[in-house]
Amino acid sequence: MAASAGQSFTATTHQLKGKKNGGKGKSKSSVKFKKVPEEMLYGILNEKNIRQIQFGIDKRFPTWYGSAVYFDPETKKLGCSDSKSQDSCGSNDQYWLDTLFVCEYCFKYTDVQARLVAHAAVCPFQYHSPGKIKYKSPEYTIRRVKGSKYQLFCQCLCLFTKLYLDNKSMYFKVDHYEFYIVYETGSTKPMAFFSKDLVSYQQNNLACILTLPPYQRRGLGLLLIEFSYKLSQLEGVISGPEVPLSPFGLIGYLKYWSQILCWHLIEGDLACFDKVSLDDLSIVTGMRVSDIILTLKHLNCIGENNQIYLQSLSTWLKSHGTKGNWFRLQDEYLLIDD
Ligand SMILES: CC(=O)SCCNC(=O)CCNC(=O)[C@H](O)C(C)(C)COP(=O)(O)OP(=O)(O)OC[C@H]1O[C@@H](n2cnc3c(N)ncnc32)[C@H](O)[C@@H]1OP(=O)(O)O
Repeated sequence: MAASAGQSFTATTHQLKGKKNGGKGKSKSSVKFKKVPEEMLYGILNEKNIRQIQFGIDKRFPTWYGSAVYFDPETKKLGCSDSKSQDSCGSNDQYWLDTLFVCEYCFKYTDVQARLVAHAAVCPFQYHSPGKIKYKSPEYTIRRVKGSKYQLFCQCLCLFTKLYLDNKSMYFKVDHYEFYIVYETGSTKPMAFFSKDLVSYQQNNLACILTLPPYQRRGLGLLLIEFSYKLSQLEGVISGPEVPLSPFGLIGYLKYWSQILCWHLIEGDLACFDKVSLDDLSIVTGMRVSDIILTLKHLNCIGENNQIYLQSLSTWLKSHGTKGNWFRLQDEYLLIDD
């Protein structure tokens, strides 16, 4: 936490690790914790328990899902809260907290508006974003932030993500992940990110993706998905996202996969072939064969014996035209040297 922002601004890394067992599974730690239901350890709740987020000084938006991980499981008070500060919600109220105040630079949080205001004046990440630049176009910059180096930042980002994603478990062991975060070039406000396992036995190129609510529907999800495939193709692996996908994740991926397949089959390197196999497609796109089949079925472009109907693809393209903007990433702005 920012030392000058006051001890109670947010949970520390140590508190988060202790409370959350340092990650997944059962702890063999000698530290004793009160017994809490397992689902609480992963933040799983069936209903929303925080009504809204105040994000930075001037943005407010509702949460989508509940999460227990911000709270002490017994008192339902924010983990970092002193007992007097939290808005008391009536006992009949579903909300444990009305408004969570979150720093839009570093994702530290509090239940007291004045503390957010005080923190906003000194948050170091408003001057210097964490991590190393991996892509920089005049429009967008993507930075790689290692979980092992920026533990608290990444943990706070994961906590925040849980409020907008209910089908993934929360993991506090961020050391084994790296986070790719997109900013407007010249700005230090994170807009969207994806996490990636350092070692993925399923060869996933993306573990979890989130576009922060104020920045959704601007193409940032597709930009990051394209970037995740760029990384795995440079590693020389056929890859894809960790499953299951959320409903919005599936819509986004189907859009990206449809465009990429259309480009390769209609405009790109496979356009001159009469017959194309699923393996050919997998090699040129870096996509898994299972994702290719799912997409071609979605486009109604695949028949028995996995025959691909190019005519149907052209029809899909006419109605969902990309207006020539096939790709969002521009290779000349990539800075991937390690
Ligand atoms: C492996 C996984 O992590 S799965 C989990 C995915 N993450 C989540 O569900 C977290 C909450 N959701 C999100 O953060 C976002 O909705 C994301 C990341 C899925 C998409 O991010 P965005 O930046 O909004 O996506 P983007 O602007 O690139 O839109 C891509 C396409 O997805 C579809 N889409 C995205 N949001 C919506 C929506 N609210 N309603 C309908 N279609 C949508 C559209 O087809 C859109 O293209 P269009 O705007 O040209 O029509």
